[in-house]
Amino acid sequence: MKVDGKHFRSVWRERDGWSVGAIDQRRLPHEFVVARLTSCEDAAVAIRDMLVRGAPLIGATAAYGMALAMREDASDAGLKRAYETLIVARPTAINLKWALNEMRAALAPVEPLERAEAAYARADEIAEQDVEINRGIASNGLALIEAIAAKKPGETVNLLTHCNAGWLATVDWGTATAPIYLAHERGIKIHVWVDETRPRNQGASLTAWELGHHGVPHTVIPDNTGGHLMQHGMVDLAIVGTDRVAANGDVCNKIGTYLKALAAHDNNVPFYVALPSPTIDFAVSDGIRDIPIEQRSGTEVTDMTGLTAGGRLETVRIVPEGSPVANYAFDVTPARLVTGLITERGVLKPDRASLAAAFPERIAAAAE
Ligand SMILES: CSC[C@@H](O)[C@@H](O)C(=O)COP(=O)(O)O
Repeated sequence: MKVDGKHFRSVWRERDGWSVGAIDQRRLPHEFVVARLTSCEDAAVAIRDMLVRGAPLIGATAAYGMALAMREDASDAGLKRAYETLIVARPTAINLKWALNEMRAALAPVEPLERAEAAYARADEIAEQDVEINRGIASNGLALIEAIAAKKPGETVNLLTHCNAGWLATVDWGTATAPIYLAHERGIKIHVWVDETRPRNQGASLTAWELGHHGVPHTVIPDNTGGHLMQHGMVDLAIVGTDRVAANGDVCNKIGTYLKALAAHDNNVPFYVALPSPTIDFAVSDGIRDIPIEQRSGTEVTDMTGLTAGGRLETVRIVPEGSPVANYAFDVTPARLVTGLITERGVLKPDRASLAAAFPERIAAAAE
């Protein structure tokens, strides 16, 4: 998608053919900085420290991390070490494990001398595949927006999204934002309510930034606003992303998603989840019981960073010294609150049978 009129992806292979470029998302929206990753350790740190974040992007970055590792040590021991270094970088987004398993399966049968080349080729494919999948999500989700637009001719379709499931969270297009960008491109009048998404503010800092750069009308709202808007008919459709979908259709996403789904349910607002198939974890049968929820540093809750009037970046404390804080990064929305799952293979019912029927090859792989 576009930044100041220029097309960017969130991660890419640099012109030198081996190092990896990525937008440093910790600096947005105030500074646009590109980081250069040159080792497996760089990739692991980029994921752990949230220089890159968002489930599909974490997966793609880990794939490039494996490729960087193969330049350093392409032996069987090197492959194992790279896998073990990257897999622990973050716990909740299943795309990390999916991408590493794909890389390991591609590299294990290859001679060590040829592994680096094979690794870059597979990592490039994983990145391209992410973009293709998101294009599929875009056209399948567009139909939902078009249906609403047809019911209110001439009026604006109001969407609500939580966190950042935009192009910055993927390689390009985004998941929740893919249908939004396509609808905008097709000239449908849309407006997006953007939840700020405390404590890291991915909505306020990232979603608002990318929608703004792409010219999509949007309004940033405090996290607690969605219910009020829904009660007053100001939201036609909610679309969120996800970090892991269980085999039963339960959806793990950024903390606060569950509350939005409850409010949507109470107000008959359709609540959709956009997901690429690598985000489905068929090995997890029950999402609420079994998806590990990342707990992050308390400083994300106690401190806030922003620009001063003088244009200086400053961090301030907003919680009394000594008050304990809790920081669960994700929650799980039960499938019963989800209207549908927008995938690259169509809009599915959020249940075991529909997921299994749409992705039979993934069921077989999970059983191996
Ligand atoms: C497309 S990823 C799903 C998102 O909605 C979301 O939860 C997310 O951005 C991931 O969280 P993050 O903690 O920023 O890595």
